Amino acid sequence: MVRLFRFLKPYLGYVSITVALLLIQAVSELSLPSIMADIVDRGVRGGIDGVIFLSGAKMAAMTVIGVIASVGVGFAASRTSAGFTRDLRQSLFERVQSFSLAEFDSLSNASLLTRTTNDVTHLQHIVSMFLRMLLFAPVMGFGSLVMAIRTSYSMSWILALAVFLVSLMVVVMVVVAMPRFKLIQGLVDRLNLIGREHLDGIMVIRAYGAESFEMNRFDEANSELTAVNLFVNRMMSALHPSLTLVMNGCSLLIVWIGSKHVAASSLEVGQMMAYLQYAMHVIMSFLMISMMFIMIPRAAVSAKRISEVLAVDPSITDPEKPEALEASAGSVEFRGVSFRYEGAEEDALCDVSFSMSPGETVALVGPTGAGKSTLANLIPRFYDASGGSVLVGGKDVRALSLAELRSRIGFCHQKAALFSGSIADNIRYGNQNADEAGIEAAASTAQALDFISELEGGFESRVAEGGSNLSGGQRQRIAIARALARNPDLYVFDDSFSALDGRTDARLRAALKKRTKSASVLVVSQKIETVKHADRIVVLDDGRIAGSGTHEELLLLCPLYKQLAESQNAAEVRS
Ligand SMILES: Nc1ncnc2c1ncn2[C@@H]1O[C@H](COP(=O)(O)OP(=O)(O)OP(=O)(O)O)[C@@H](O)[C@H]1O
Repeated sequence: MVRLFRFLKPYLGYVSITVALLLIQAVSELSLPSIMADIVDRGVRGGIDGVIFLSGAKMAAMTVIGVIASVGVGFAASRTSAGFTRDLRQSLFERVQSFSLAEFDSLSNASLLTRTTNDVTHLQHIVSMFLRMLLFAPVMGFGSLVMAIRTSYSMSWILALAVFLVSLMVVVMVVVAMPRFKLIQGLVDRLNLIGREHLDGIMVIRAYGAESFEMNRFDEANSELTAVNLFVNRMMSALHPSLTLVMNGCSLLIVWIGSKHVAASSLEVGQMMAYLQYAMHVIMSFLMISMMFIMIPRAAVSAKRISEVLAVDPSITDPEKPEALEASAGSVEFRGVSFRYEGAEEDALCDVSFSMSPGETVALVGPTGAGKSTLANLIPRFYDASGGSVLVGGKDVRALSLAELRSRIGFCHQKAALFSGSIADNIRYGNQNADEAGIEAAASTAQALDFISELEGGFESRVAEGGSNLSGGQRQRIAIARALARNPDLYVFDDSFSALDGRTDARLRAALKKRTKSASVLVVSQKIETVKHADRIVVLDDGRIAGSGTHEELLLLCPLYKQLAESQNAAEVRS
């Protein structure tokens, strides 16, 4: 938690203003009961009108000062807490941006979202509350205690009794409710995870009629969270009437014992009234301090979850002295590359070696789970190889700056992720400097021009969140155009043609060949039809290279390739 204090640094000016205003507010509030005592004892009972007017004016002035200070505290504390959380969210976002896929694998996306939203908002409330209470409560508590003892020493035991009872309530609260506080955040994570999976997989859920299963799953997580929240809130709501009971009991005792003192002329009525108010301030301040102690562990849970994200050192970073790439750097070489996912028992890639030169189209084919996407992900350093090395433009990718390396690659993912915005925006994502002609040319090569021109808004047509208003094949073509708009030295198409029909696939490959003459192209696919025209085909099986050559050579020499080709032919014949 202490580590997050650095985010308060830029707001120390506002913190100082808050502290100064809090002190003014405390002093003004502390002065009111004794002024009131003066009005009652000397003004009303003593019949001196001047005291009533003068002290009344003093009281009014102190109240106005207190109110102004309190409003100022509100402004300064809100400014500090809002700025603190904005910076914190920004830092979290930047840190998450720098994560490699390995970090995303280890910290779940749902948890990352909760940490960036719920936990940060939770801290915002706490910072704002702390700023208002941290200084105010002790100053008010201590000041009221001194003033109360000065007013009547003999009634101090009533205060001691009240403080003891409030402490008892707080201890019970800490022991019973605290473990639940820690549970809540984890349960919110789970609820978010289920919520996200539900939205992402809504079609599958409907197709399989799994609505009631999902409803139960959500209901279970929701009920668990509700139960814990209810328990905590019940505890909190029990605290309020118990506290009122203690305060009323304390007031009753003060009036009862105080009136005896008044009767014995050892205390004035006004002093008794002032004592009553100071006693209430002491109890309230003590309660505020106790609540802060309750909130600290709660805040610590959120702060720890946020610090965990900020403390993650991205495993993939720029080298200290990055090497520069040649102007054209399309060659790729895998030298004895092995890769194992964190926590996996077996290598996903084992001793993989092959290379491709500028102008060459290499296809990577293999059964599902063979390691094709894993291999493709090593080129832009989404993951780093566990053994061996990957070279781009003759340089080890780990010796290059990530920005430079990735700027040379047009990477098209298996899942064509689109962003909300226009079609042109999505294509321009690959190259911010691309002009209209460049975007149109990329769309034309990607065989997207036909369907885009049929849309009412053309390139300015809106793409819904995740591209949900487009078909799978249309999404893939826009994603391909995005990679093409970049005009890179090296293209990686990771199963990017899977949703295209045979005719479009063939036209796209022909157009690609023309456009990517000097670039190297890696096409990952399971479809023999997509890969068979490549200059070279590398067959991957269970993370190892099972064969390499042209379509014709592999049909003769690689049993796995032959098997894949025959099974797909048979499937085509059947259909
Ligand atoms: N993030 C991950 N964490 C752990 N294991 C993974 C992860 N991603 C993939 N794997 C495992 O690595 C192996 C290779 O997966 P990969 O996705 O590279 O296969 P693929 O050949 O691309 O398959 P497909 O053609 O079905 O997409 C599989 O056994 C898979 O279970």
